[in-house]
Amino acid sequence: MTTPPRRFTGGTLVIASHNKGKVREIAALLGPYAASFVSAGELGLPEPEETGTTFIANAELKALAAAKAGHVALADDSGMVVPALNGDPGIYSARWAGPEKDFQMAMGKVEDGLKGQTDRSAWFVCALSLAWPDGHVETVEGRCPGTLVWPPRGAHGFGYDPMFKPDGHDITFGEMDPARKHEMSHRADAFRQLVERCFK
Ligand SMILES: O=c1nc[nH]c2c1ncn2[C@H]1C[C@H](O)[C@@H](COP(=O)(O)OP(=O)(O)OP(=O)(O)O)O1
Ligand SMILES: [Mg+2]
Repeated sequence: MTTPPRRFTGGTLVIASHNKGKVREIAALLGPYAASFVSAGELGLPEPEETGTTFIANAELKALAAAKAGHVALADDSGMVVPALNGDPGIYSARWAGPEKDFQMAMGKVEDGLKGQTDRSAWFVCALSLAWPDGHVETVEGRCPGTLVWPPRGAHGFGYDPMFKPDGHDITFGEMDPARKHEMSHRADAFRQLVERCFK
């Protein structure tokens, strides 16, 4: 017998992220399901060290750390996996941009690594974890496959979006209207699963 997933029954939801681009996307995706939310940054919650070795482990530790403040918390751990770089930057996607969060530089590092490689495929991963103050967690993982282009194109989105062209499309996430990114992104894929599990 498997236990059924725990559901979110209302109240304030904490978005356990310090990344403004992500908080904006999560708020848009979550709009219909949670009446009020507040970000970890707004609450002044500390940014836990991401010591996990998987997206799921890091999403869970961020959600559990935020839920200690007393509200259900939702964390997102995400990144871009590049097979030709042996899976990098992967869970280190934020760290590749350094303390200045310089994604021009991080994208340049990815492109340097691809020199002489023919495989320019990549995929984004998004692990979403919903944690309760009693330590219960529900976690899902979404994906979005694509190809890396150079030079980067477009000013929408955040992070590696300007160099990522999702499969089946001719424009990058950086060039794409946010509403369209939300129809096909790794974050949207994970959200669909989480909504099915915990918000219906
Ligand atoms: O849709 C995306 N479009 C472009 N780049 C993306 C996306 N999704 C994740 N990424 C890259 C950049 C981000 O900085 C990193 C996540 O790292 P990750 O540790 O999960 O987030 P973070 O440190 O920026 O904020 P926080 O941990 O407070 O939620 O992967
Ligand atoms: Mg982080």
